[in-house]
Amino acid sequence: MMALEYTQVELLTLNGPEFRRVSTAPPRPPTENEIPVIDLSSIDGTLEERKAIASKIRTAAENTGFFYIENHGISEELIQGALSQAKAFFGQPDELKELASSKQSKLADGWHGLGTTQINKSETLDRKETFSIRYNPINDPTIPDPEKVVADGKFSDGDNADSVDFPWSGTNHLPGFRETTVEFYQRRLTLARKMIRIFALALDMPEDYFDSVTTAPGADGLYVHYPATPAKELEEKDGNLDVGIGSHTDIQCITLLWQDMSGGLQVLSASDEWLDARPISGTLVVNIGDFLQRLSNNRFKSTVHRVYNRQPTSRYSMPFFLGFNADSICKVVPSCVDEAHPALYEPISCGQWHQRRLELARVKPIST
Ligand SMILES: O=C(O)CCC(=O)C(=O)O
Ligand SMILES: [Fe+2]
Repeated sequence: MMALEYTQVELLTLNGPEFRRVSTAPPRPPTENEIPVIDLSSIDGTLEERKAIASKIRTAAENTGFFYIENHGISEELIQGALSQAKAFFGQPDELKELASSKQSKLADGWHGLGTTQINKSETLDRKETFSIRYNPINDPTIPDPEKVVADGKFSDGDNADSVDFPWSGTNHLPGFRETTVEFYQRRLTLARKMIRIFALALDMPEDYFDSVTTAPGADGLYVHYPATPAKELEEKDGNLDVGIGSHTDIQCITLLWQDMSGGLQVLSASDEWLDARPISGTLVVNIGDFLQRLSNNRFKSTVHRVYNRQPTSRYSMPFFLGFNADSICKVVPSCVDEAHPALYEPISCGQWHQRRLELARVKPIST
């Protein structure tokens, strides 16, 4: 076997910028244990059944920090409906996408056009466009009277709030866009809350351990479009294609990702090699973000990943990021601390953490 060669990638991690050794070999398929497929069909069954799922998730979380879930309960019909809406949105001329532009959002929701992000400053601009919505109690199926919560001002970002019509006023010419986008968001919020209960079990805590910090969580639902790479460009640029999304870790707790069959998602293994997190139909990819790694005292891994779209056709993905309530102060989970493993991190709220991480990305650009 040929010896592997390595390069250095500069990354924004939990602890700030950091160099990481990365193999230059093309991504290889993962072994079954590196990115396992975990069956959720008994997630609504007995506690024992959930503990069995938690045990598999614990192993995956301590290893690569990435796994697939099957029988997750979100219907293929809804997923395909959401995908059609994503395609309809991105298929519009820019003037129409501008109507829902993040430039009009105080919270950076809505549309971010091509060439507006660079998640890793030591790589290229990200070759993607996105549409995103965040948590709003109006869309939370667990809140009995959401209109009232909003009217009472019990949930408000104060001066920072967007109008309740944003971004929908800019998409209402797309039939069914809001309804399907919100329904898909709701189903993923429900699934993500079930998953975080499994994560509590995986951390040897009671399953309701995180319930009080997920009542109004930071939770973002995205549509992502990675434009096609024409065959000619692939040939000309070959190894030097722009990234779809550069090497990064996710910021919050858990990510649920639907990806189409294009391929292109790569995950950095514990041995510093890129793994091809190939699409498996009927599954979602789940990975752990920095905040959960922090709360688990580094037991669960927030893993570096990136995307290249090398296809002559568009690639679409639909990630959902779950964090915790913005203001709830969270400390390292007690089961992850003992004399040999003192808490590595101070208590912090997920909102503060998210803010700090974004500021780090903005004010401390990584040198090229
Ligand atoms: O599009 C994908 O497959 C992954 C996207 C991703 O990693 C992200 O948005 O954080
Ligand atoms: Fe990501």
